[in-house]
Amino acid sequence: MIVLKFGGSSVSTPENILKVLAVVKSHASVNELAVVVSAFGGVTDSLINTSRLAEKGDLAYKEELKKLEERHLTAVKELIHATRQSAIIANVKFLLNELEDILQGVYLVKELSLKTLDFVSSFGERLSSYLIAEAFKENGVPAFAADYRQLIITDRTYGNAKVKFEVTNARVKQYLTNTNELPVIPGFVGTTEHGETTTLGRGGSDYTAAIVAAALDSASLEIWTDVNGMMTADPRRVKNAIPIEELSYEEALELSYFGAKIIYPPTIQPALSKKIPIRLKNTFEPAAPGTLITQNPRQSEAPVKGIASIENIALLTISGSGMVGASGIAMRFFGALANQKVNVILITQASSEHSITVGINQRDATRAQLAIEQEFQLEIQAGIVDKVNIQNDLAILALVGLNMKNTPGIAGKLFSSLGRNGINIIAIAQGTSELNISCVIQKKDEEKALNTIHEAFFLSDIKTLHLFVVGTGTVGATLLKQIKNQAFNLYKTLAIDIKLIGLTNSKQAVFNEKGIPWAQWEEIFEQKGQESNIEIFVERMAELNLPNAIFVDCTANPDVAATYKFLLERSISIVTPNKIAASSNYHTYKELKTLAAKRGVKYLYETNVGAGLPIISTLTDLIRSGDTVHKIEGIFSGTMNYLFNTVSADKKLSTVVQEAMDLGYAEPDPRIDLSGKDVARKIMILARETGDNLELEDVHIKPFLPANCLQDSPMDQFWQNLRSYEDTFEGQRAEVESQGKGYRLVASWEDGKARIELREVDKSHPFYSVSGSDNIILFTTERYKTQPLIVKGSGAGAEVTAAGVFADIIRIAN
Ligand SMILES: NC(=O)C1=CN([C@@H]2O[C@H](COP(=O)(O)OP(=O)(O)OC[C@H]3O[C@@H](n4cnc5c(N)ncnc54)[C@H](O)[C@@H]3O)[C@@H](O)[C@H]2O)C=CC1
Ligand SMILES: N[C@@H](CC=O)C(=O)O
Repeated sequence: MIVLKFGGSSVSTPENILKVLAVVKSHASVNELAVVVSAFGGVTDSLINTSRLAEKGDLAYKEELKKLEERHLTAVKELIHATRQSAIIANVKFLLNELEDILQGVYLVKELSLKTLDFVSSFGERLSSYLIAEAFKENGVPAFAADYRQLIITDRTYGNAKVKFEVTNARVKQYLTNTNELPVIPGFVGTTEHGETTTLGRGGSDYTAAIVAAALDSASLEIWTDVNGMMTADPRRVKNAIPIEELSYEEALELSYFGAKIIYPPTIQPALSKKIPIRLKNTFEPAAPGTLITQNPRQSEAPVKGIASIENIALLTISGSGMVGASGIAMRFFGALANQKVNVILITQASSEHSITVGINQRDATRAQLAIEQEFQLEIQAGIVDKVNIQNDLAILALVGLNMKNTPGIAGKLFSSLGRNGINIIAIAQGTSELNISCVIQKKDEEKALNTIHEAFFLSDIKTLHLFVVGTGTVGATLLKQIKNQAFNLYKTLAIDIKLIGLTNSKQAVFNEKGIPWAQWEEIFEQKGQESNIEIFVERMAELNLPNAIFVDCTANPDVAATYKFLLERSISIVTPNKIAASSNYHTYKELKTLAAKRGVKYLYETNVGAGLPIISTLTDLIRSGDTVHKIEGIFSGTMNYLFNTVSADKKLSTVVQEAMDLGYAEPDPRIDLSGKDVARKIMILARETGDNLELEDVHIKPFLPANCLQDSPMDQFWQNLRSYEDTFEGQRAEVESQGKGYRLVASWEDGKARIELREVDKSHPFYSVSGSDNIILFTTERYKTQPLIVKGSGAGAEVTAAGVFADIIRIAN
């Protein structure tokens, strides 16, 4: 015998019922089957709501009843041939009239006992089993709707009745053996020995199926739902969740207990007692293998089989010196909870015995607190036990897998992956069986934690990065274009999945938690962008609370740079070409770096110096490997180098500055380049990387333009002033050129002093040949004493800068 159970989603529409029929028919011998069904999807909830309306004296209950009637009668019309309809409709109406009478009674007395609610709820399965049996008959499968009163016998705990197994097993055997027709059994419903209707708790249809399977010593129990088996995590919250092929009963029990809703936890026990294999299958994808639950599952390499979570948890702690060494404390503590029927989900106790902490459902917290404080009243009065401490709004995460036993490093990996994503662990519990490691976290972090852990344990080969890009100008737009072109290759070759979650500029922002498609980011930004500012953007980003989140600042804006601290505090990595933060006061620079290290995230700004050239990384590699830096010197400005390489008698200063802007070399405000401030920032950042606590004022700058070209004035005024000066400049430049020399803006740092000056270099000088917008940086160190280490190449421009930002992003994934 094989018992098949179909849940509410599998029988929610006539079309789905025909799929159920196909599954039944796909079995070798229909005679060897028993089918257990739930109510049509949503009907149990609807029955409960209807009862509550009637209880409140709200006549709207009649409307609800009408809808239920229509739904079932429609099913008759769609599933049954016209010739048989009237008899079946009469039977359905008979049942519905009985239901109406009861609800009328509830409405009149305005009272709804648990007993009545159980009776009302039973109609969902009674109706569905009847109609499904008739649909089977209609399609050539001899079937009958089993009478629930002949099957599962329970006590009188209405709403969650306890099964009396001895009598139930005997009845099930007697009623279901020696029948030539396929029994269609209403799940969830039971009856007392006195014939009162009870229910087995929500999800109880699975339980019914397991009880029937165990009573009949079935060869297997198949639970048919709308998902491809037990998943590695809840697929609604972890979209990369995958089905688990095989599980042991214990693993399945742990996962279902900790929230994997595909199977009702009590279902496992009857199957386990008779070693009946349970298959979890998908009615809508019957060919998918699903999950097999057995005594000795084929074990995969992975130590962790699945991750589950329970939300709305409260932690309740009792502590005090009076607990140390005192016997019977735990017994009294748990006894008080048991008396109040408070279910304890997790327990941890300090080895000093100074405190006991339990995780319980938040709705039980106050009741539990009162019960415990009453139990320990005398100790609390004497001051040797503290009042109960309650922490609300928590969630429990559980990692489950038999192979975790004796596999070192599981807890370490769990804690470090949560820590890196800024998720604080409030309590931990691990049984000696090592089947389950549980930890308590804030409820707001639950989804992020599930995704983080899932990635760490199941998708270690695929790393998902969640990008929040600020700035869609020269660098930002080029970066987005580069990622768009490379995203697929990165996924294929490096298993890095880069998702663009948020995008903003100075005017508008757009978000998509699932990822803004790379191919359409421009249209989406244009069409769906909403007015925003950096504060709103950053708040929303923090609210989303995604793992592996990276903030990419492609602006030159101080307000954006001012958000870094907030972001790092929330364990969000930062990648930026914006030099403002790293070149602001030394305290801020140091604070951000320390904060990033403390939070285990990255603050990367390689492009702050030399755009895409590996300057900062080269310097830090030298230092980390024990070298001592004596001097840094070079050409650090692409704009200025381009300018000195391009200005001529025919191409004046203002024309070339405009060109440098158009080519994407210059800062959004070109005076930052022309004044030497941009170079000052760069040399200072490098000096700081060596450990020097230089401030911007300490950098000696000798400007080459008159003050009126550099002052803070409207741009029109700037251009006018520049044009008035350009002939003078051209005269000086031509003079230098006539001596076989050229201008270069050189920055240097040595002995703790940084300076920026315009130098005239002749053709023999290595700086003379630095062409176009290139940069050259020379590091003179203890190891590179006679011949400095030189980095040279394109030092400005959208493509190279964006590539450098992109490389920093990938560095985070690695
Ligand atoms: N162009 C280059 O060769 C290099 C540039 N950089 C740096 O890259 C950064 C970006 O430069 P570009 O792309 O040339 O600038 P850009 O002026 O072309 O673009 C700046 C973007 O930032 C946005 N923005 C400004 N304020 C904002 C705010 N408060 N909130 C949100 N968005 C805001 C603007 O709307 C614009 O989309 C600058 O910090 C620059 O120093 C660094 C290395 C090389
Ligand atoms: N404006 C800068 C760009 C890079 O930082 C430059 O010209 O070098």
